[in-house]
Amino acid sequence: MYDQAHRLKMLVRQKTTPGSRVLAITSGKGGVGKTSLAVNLSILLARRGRRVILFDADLGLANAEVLLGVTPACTLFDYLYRGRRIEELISAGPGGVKFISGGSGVEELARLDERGRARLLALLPYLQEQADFLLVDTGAGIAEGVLGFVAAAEEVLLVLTPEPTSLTDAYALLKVLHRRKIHPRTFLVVNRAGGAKEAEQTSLRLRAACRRFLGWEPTYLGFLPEDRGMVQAAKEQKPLVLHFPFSPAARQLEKIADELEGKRISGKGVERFFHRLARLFFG
Ligand SMILES: Nc1ncnc2c1ncn2[C@@H]1O[C@H](COP(=O)(O)OP(=O)(O)OP(=O)(O)O)[C@@H](O)[C@H]1O
Repeated sequence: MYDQAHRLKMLVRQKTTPGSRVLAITSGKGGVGKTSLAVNLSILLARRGRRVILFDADLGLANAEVLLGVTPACTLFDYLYRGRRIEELISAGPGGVKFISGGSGVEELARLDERGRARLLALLPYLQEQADFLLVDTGAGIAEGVLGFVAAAEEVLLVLTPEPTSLTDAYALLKVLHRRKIHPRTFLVVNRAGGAKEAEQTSLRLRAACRRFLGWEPTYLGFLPEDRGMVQAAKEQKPLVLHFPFSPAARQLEKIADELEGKRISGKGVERFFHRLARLFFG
């Protein structure tokens, strides 16, 4: 165990790409638009010249690859245990985005054997070299698999909708993180809002509850309006920002990408993400 941790430290010291950021995109409740945000944001960041890798760590359905319209040659599981190469693990998506399908490999992270750990660690230098942004599309809710990724990421985009159940579940997720003393930099994105006002009110409600009961609050980042283009684009397996770049939701996505780019952080995201994943998943 010590050897693994030591090797990891050495690896991360060898090379650190300045500016690498890891964002976990998560939600309290399922179906609120997490994957739609992850896919479209990836493309917008890539368009701005950022090297983006989108990692689908959602154990449920592999929605990100459907929305991106890519067919990965293999999943994280195949890479970890079936000897597939890094080049096979990383698929090329639209707009220059690179894509990693977690598949059942995500579940395996909690019980990796020596070989699996070594394979996971071997990914780190590649990601450090190749990614300015690693976007992790997590599952929804407070299952351990989800919390692990949220806890490991330096920044979190928490997606919610104005629906009361979504708000309650988002609060439940933040409460669990707070109890575990996990405080990543957390940004709120309100999806499927009737407009800016409704989105701000939704965010205010959640932030007020956090301030009052947790003594801490996330930052409001932006919103996406309810947009039929989103459903249409999904049906055609084309990301909204490529298919309907001037639609209302695509315009707001541009603003969210601007906001995110404006928020500079330490730039050790990938390195820290791996350190924390290693600690959380294998001690
Ligand atoms: N702003 C929007 N306007 C209209 N429809 C939307 C919007 N955002 C997402 N949708 C639709 O909502 C559905 C769920 O979106 P998505 O798959 O992104 O959610 P999710 O949170 O990733 O779901 P899961 O929890 O299953 O992973 C999709 O059909 C998507 O097209």
